[in-house]
Amino acid sequence: MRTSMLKSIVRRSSTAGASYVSRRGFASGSAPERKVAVLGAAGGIGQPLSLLMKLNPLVSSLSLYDIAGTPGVAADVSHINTRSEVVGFAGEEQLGKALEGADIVIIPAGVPRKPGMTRDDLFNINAGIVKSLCTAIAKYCPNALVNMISNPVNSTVPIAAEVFKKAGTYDAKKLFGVTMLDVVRAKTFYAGKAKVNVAEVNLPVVGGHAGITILPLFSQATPKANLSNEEIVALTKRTQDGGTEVVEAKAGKGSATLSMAYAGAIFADACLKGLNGVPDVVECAFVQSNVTELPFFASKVRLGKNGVEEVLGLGPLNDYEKQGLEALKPELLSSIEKGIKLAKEN
Ligand SMILES: NC(=O)c1ccc[n+]([C@@H]2O[C@H](COP(=O)([O-])OP(=O)(O)OC[C@H]3O[C@@H](n4cnc5c(N)ncnc54)[C@H](O)[C@@H]3O)[C@@H](O)[C@H]2O)c1
Ligand SMILES: O=C(O)C[C@H](O)C(=O)O
Repeated sequence: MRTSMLKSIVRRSSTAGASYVSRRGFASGSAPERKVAVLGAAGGIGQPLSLLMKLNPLVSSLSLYDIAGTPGVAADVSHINTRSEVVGFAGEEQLGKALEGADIVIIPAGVPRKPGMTRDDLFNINAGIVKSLCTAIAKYCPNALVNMISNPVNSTVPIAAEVFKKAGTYDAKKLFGVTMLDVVRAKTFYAGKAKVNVAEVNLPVVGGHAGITILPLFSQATPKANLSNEEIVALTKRTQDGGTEVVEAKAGKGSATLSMAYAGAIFADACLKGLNGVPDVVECAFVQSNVTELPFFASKVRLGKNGVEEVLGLGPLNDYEKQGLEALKPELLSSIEKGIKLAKEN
């Protein structure tokens, strides 16, 4: 379904926005105006993500912000003959203009890991970046949906929530940690092992976005396959270590950028569909949650006109998944609390 979505974006975009009609449920030319802002748009994720958002016919205005380098990225992307108008903004003094009127803000701003680092090692620098960007979001587009990509997601989402609470703009329905790449990976790895068509694979990944806090629920995967316990354990571990696999392969040149851009574009597309009233849009994301005793948790979420329409439960877990769930809670809680503490202190 995901691959076909991207193909359909590309196919429709090739006719310059004229044929986005039937699958989206809008009469020709009547898709609502939607502004999407990408913060960190000149980076490794930001550039391909900006390209993919330019290909999305649901976007009418694409705002590309970074501390530097965005005029070039925006000029380049703007020549693509699709619906959206593209404007680049560089430097803090242009951040307000970049955000004004945004329906969705996607944040891939911040430093990536190098081999040997955990995502938590990025906390000190990325927490400050996320805090200042969220302060600006609260001021210039308080109603926007925020798609947080910057790591450590387990802490940056709680930081964002605290910043919005302080500003009096917090709406739990509008804040998402993007965990879509875990789902993308789990689907790919499962399809390879189960020898099923990857385009048909569906499964939830719950918890958080770091190491053992990433919990793929292969017992709920469809199409069903008869995999051994050893195979499921190996698939789980590979999904949990997927980011590290890329960091090591890139050998000091950063972390996942292309697959993340794909995952970020898929998730933003789901948010846009929800905003536009398309029914039954369900994806996994790290959100404020009552599904467990933890204040934030990734699970399936139904997206709608206001963002989160419903946080869905975990469904039936087998014993291995139940163990994984209990094992992840202390680490996830401590990352959440670390984010909240930092945001409250400063
Ligand atoms: N959620 C996920 O699944 C996931 C996946 C991959 C990477 N990430 C994270 O995404 C982040 C970005 O990764 P990348 O590979 O694109 O890094 P990158 O270094 O290539 O790009 C980051 C960009 O952010 C910009 N930036 C820095 N401070 C900024 C600020 N204050 N305002 C606006 N832009 C700012 C930089 O100028 C740069 O262009 C990292 O924290 C990484 O760990 C998350
Ligand atoms: O692993 C990283 O540091 C980047 C990202 O979180 C990923 O899962 O690829």
